[in-house]
Amino acid sequence: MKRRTLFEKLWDQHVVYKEEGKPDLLYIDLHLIHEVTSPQAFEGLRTKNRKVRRPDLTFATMDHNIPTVNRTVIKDETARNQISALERNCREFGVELADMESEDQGIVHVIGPELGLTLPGKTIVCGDSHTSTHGAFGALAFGIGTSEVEHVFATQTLWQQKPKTLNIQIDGELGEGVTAKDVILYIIGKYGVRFGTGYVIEYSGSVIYSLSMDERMTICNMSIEAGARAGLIAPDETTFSYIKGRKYAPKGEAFERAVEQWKQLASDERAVYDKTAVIHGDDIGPMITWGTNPGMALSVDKRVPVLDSYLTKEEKREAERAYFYMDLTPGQPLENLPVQHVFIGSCTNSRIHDLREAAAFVQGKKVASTVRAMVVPGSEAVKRKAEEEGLDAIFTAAGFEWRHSGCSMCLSMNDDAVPEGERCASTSNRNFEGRQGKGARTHLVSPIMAAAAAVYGQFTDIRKISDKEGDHHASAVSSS
Ligand SMILES: CC(C)[C@H](C(=O)O)[C@@H](O)C(=O)O
Ligand code: SF4
Repeated sequence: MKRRTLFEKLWDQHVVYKEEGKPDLLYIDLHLIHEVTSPQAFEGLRTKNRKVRRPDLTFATMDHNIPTVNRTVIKDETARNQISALERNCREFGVELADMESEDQGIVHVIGPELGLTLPGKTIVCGDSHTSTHGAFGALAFGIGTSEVEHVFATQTLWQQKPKTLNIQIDGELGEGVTAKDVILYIIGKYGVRFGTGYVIEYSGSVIYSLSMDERMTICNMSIEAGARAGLIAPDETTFSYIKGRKYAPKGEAFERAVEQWKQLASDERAVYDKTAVIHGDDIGPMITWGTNPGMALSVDKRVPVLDSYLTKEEKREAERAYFYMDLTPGQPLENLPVQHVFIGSCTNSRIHDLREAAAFVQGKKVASTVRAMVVPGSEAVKRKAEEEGLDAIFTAAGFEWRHSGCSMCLSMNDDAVPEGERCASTSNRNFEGRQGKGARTHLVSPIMAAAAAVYGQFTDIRKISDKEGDHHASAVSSS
């Protein structure tokens, strides 16, 4: 029998209709929805007098627009309308909703895994580009547009052109202070934001398999920023033990049976990918983006690149625009660049592992007087867990704001924004112009790098701090 990759197995298991020269029709096992991309889709159903075909395979949360301080005051009218539309639509169409009062509420890509809705072998879609996050479980998960949301509502299926396969193998180990966020920023920095276009990326190699689920999700989350349709990691014991006992996960014997099936999903030995890349863990440093797309990323000890290193005309133009927007000069060091805002949050880096890493660094230190820093947990469950562990106390004692969960300053659809011209160290996934507010300057970093920026008021190479402060930092990180 033909040797197949993880992706090919997932695809084959879900094709329900196939015709030469046309996209395939895929069955969808889980449809996640949020307030921003669902209203028109529901409206479409209503006009056509159709139902949600499988409300039991559909799950809703509110995350993008909602306040992270006082949940009851929503100043923005669009936000208010989208939130009340979601409540109305879920009631009318019988879809379960984690609303702002729910203990299950959180960013859609954080709660899916947390609730055990995200499972290996599933096809998962959501009207949201970072649906790629769920691929960390060996699920085929990708973002869809609003008209596709309506199609999935009505039919529980989706037309899809079969993507190609790309294996990125990360060998060796990661150095001290280097995290999953740095791995994915390194990949996008090295290969660019179009490298994955038309592909589903499978991440493999010793670095990947040594990571926790929280860290694997960080990597798959940003697959879309490399241009890919989805990201995947083969499920293993780490995956199975994460899932065991979660609210909607199979229980008892059903769980054991499921694990046996999930074990079959890994790519067959010597299965062939359309494209491959190999990188080494020790080549990766603590990363920071200097420009206005996630590919404009470098190790923090490097300097803003000079134009000569840019090949195409278009890239030159993009870089020039980025220098201007970011107020940086080619050749300028990234270390010691002052920041005024620090945001620890978003579906990339707001899970318990991220908060533990940041808190371990922050413990006993203070946020610089020139910085406004906030932690926005990815879900109410992450928030409760962090509070149980005393992380909130560490953050607030240092001068961080401690918020309710939501997308928040990742894209500033609520009240949390970076003022024009100011710089933010952000653990999110996009540094586009205006992303965190009009004229705001975003630098993407890992949670520990963000924590260090908060304390020092400037970007700092975390490896040098560990040297200065002895073993304190290294031991705090490895214990989490
Ligand atoms: C609002 C939503 C459609 C959007 C996305 O698709 O990713 C958002 O989540 C983002 O991160 O930019
Ligand atoms: S946290 Fe940011 S990237 Fe993630 S879904 Fe929300 S807005 Fe999109």
